[in-house]
Amino acid sequence: MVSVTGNLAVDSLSVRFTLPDARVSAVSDVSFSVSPGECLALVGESGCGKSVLASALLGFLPGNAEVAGTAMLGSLDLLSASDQVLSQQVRGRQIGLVPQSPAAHLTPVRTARAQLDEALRFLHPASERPSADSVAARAGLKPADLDLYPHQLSGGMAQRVATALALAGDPWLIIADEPTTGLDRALVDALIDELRVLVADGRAVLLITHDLSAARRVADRIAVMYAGRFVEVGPAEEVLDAPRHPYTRGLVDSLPDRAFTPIPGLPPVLTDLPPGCAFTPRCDRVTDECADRPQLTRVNGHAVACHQPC
Ligand SMILES: Nc1ncnc2c1ncn2[C@@H]1O[C@H](COP(=O)(O)OP(=O)(O)OP(=O)(O)O)[C@@H](O)[C@H]1O
Ligand code: NI
Repeated sequence: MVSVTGNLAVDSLSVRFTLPDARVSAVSDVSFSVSPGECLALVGESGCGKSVLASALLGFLPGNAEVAGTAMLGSLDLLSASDQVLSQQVRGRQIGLVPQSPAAHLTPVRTARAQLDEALRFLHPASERPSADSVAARAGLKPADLDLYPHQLSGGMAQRVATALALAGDPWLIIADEPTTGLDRALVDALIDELRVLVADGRAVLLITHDLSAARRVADRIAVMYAGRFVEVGPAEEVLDAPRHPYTRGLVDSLPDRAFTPIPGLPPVLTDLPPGCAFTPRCDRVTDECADRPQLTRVNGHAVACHQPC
């Protein structure tokens, strides 16, 4: 087991972007916590705010973003912490990020080993520094793999190098943003096993994914996000086997091994959200009540924001 001390408690997190002619409500009033030894999966269609949420926690938002709420890592609020504190105390050391499109985050002219060595030098004093090979092994890489340049890495290998970089500082929380995208089935299986080992070791994983079957295989809990809000949160099996929000039911029914019926319509534009439930235009259970936004209401650890839950 790794020695972990963390706990992340996010309360009422909202992120807005100001554009010259509009405001984008990318994340609205999101609350959750993650503890060592558990995996929380964040699922939802493209553009619902998953990556923005991850960026907010690590202070990676652009200058036109406005953030509200708190994200407490112990006694430190990540949302108000300075870039210096985030860089010296949080990024890589407490929270490791495996970014969406990892290949784009690797420096093209340097080998994977050079990049991992640099991260290890930054994150550990010489006397306590693990070897690059040992960190790479935890991400499923062989020593020879580290001697490749980014353009020589397949999608799966780039994913593993990004995972090794995220693990370099021995963080207790790993945020993996769409890690299964573009991987074939065998690589997805291997990645899932690696994520499970991280959780079994006592780390926490925040898994951001479109892939409900991957979420089912690793996550303890699932949070379903729609138009920047959490609409359902609960134990993974309950959320997937007995979804209560019509949107979650739609996601489950669109899986190839289920009804294979896509949800009609498209997600809303986040500049122009209705005051009531944002899923109304795509929902088959709408009533007059839906003009008022439903609160996320918890019953026995399973929360849903819907006036007419399934
Ligand atoms: N810098 C920015 N300025 C304005 N809008 C932004 C900015 N960054 C992201 N957005 C918008 O915020 C919304 C959420 O984006 P985000 O990348 O979090 O989606 P996502 O759920 O991660 O989607 P995907 O599954 O495609 O990765 C989108 O509508 C996106 O266009
Ligand atoms: Ni994303």
